[in-house]
Amino acid sequence: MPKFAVILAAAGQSSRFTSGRRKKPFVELKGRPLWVRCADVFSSVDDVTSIAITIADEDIDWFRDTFRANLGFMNVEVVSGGAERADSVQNALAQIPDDTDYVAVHDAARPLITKQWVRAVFDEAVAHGAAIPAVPIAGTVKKVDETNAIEETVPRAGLWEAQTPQVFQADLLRRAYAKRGGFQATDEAQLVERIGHPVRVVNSSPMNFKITTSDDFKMAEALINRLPTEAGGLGSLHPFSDGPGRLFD
Ligand SMILES: Nc1ccn([C@@H]2O[C@H](COP(=O)(O)OP(=O)(O)OP(=O)(O)O)[C@@H](O)[C@H]2O)c(=O)n1
Ligand SMILES: C[C@](O)(CO)[C@H](O)COP(=O)(O)O
Repeated sequence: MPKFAVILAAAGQSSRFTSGRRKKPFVELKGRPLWVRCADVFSSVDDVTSIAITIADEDIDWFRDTFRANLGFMNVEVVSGGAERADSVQNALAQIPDDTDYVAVHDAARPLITKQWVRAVFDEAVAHGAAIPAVPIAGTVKKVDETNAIEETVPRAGLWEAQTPQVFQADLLRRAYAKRGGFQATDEAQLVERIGHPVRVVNSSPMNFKITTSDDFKMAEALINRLPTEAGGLGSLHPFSDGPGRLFD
């Protein structure tokens, strides 16, 4: 069975998230912090053999103290974050176990990920070396200038929004990061694309959205609170199938 190392990215500043005093990975969604929800899902996947989480330097002591029990129970390593997301992931990548076959990078700010969705992306990565979940852009896309005037309507055909977990053969991701230089990629796939390796897209669900603003958090709360039980709710959805409607059948 291949060994998967998981990197949870949680070292951002949450500057676009304005509710409360905590940074978003540490905020509780129905009683459980976002990062714990993510780590729980990955630790329930059989072939996950290590989990690391990136934490901003100024939060590391507080994080270790506050979440000592969760870290110990799920055997999660804490890694110092960097200025940008790619810097954080690069730090964590340098510390994954040598015998890792695949690396999965997940935003701690995507708490609605499920075991089934993880499995679908893992399987695609094993088949093709590199895979990410993504959703086709559904709306009409406008390019807008700084005065809020529309410059053009961008054809949406072929445009997809990338999500996480993004999963790669470990050596492939190491090579991609080795060639990164100072380039600030906003996801791993971009770095792998840059070294010429194809990345497969798994048709995902809009429910695996990233909590960026406080409104996103309210949407996550609304979804979670509609579920009869969490174990039989989100977790029981077929991966990447019917979108949000399926939740309320
Ligand atoms: N230097 C950074 C920046 C981001 N992240 C993590 O990457 C994920 C996706 O990033 P984003 O949603 O942009 O988070 P922030 O950078 O915190 O958001 P903002 O830009 O609003 O400050 C988050 O879980 C965030 O904690 C990270 O580990 N290290
Ligand atoms: C990695 C990512 O979640 C893919 O959608 C995203 O690019 C990171 O978020 P950011 O807000 O662009 O930093």
